[in-house]
Amino acid sequence: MGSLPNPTLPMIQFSDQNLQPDSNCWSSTAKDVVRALENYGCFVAIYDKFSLDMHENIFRASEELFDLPTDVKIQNVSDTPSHGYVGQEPIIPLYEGLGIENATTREGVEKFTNLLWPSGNDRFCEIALEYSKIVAELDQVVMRMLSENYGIAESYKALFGSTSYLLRMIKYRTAEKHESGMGIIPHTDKSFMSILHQRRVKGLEIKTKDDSWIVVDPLPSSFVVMAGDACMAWTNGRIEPPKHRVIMEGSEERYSLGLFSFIKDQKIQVPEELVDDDHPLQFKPFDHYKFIHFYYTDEGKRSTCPIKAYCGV
Ligand SMILES: O=C(O)CCC(=O)C(=O)O
Ligand SMILES: [Fe+2]
Repeated sequence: MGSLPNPTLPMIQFSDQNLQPDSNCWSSTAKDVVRALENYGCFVAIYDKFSLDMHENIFRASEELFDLPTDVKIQNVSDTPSHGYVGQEPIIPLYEGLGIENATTREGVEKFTNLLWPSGNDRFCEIALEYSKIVAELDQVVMRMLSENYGIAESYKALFGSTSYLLRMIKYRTAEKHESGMGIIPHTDKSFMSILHQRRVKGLEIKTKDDSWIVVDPLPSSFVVMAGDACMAWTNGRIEPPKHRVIMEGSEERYSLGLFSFIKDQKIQVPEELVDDDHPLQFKPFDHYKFIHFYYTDEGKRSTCPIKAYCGV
């Protein structure tokens, strides 16, 4: 008996052709995006605009960052839980992450760079800013495709002006003999959308609706575009964020990156176009950052679906 092939995620290419909003390609790609998000909560984007040079530069910059002493890295604190330095956590001992808030703005990246390298590091600053901007463009294309397809482009336009991006650089050390290889425990993201990118060492796994885990292969031009909890509320439950985890195997440490979108200074509410007799309202308007704070309370951590617990109708 032959074994079944390993399941894979839908793969969608983003090239010069389908990035033109009025082209036929744009609308067929948009349909693929919506279908993938509805079925899997995520997909693999092959992003032609992202070069191998950028891939190598950003991961070299990340290595340089993690090579700094821990007492320097822990200075990266944030008012928002998990947006600053996270490391040496007993339940995820292999994991270390550093968040750069407002990563698509020069002020955001400069503030982070100057904190970590008081005598400056222009190269890091330029590379992190370039990376965040180019990956944020992919997020904006996906969001535009999604919102046009659902007939809620106006609602997205209103949110777009309030979107802020967090770039998180992540390193997983290898597991010692007595440790499990759990790099990050199964979770859904608290973001609106997340775009994940990995170097060489695989480890990211995504749970499907039929409860199997898909391993995502690392490729220099591929990104996982994934819905977060806030997107589920905005789409009135049409798109569900997928559970995902990282399993560390082998003898090589793993570097990955996440660009996460969040909505600031404006409540997220379900557009009225997505509410009707067949789709009754499921979520009340909510503040995205207050939701993140809620998630880190005992009640938030205990709940099986934090966004429903926070603002479900
Ligand atoms: O390291 C990865 O590939 C995934 C990281 C992740 O899931 C997260 O930061 O929320
Ligand atoms: Fe995640």
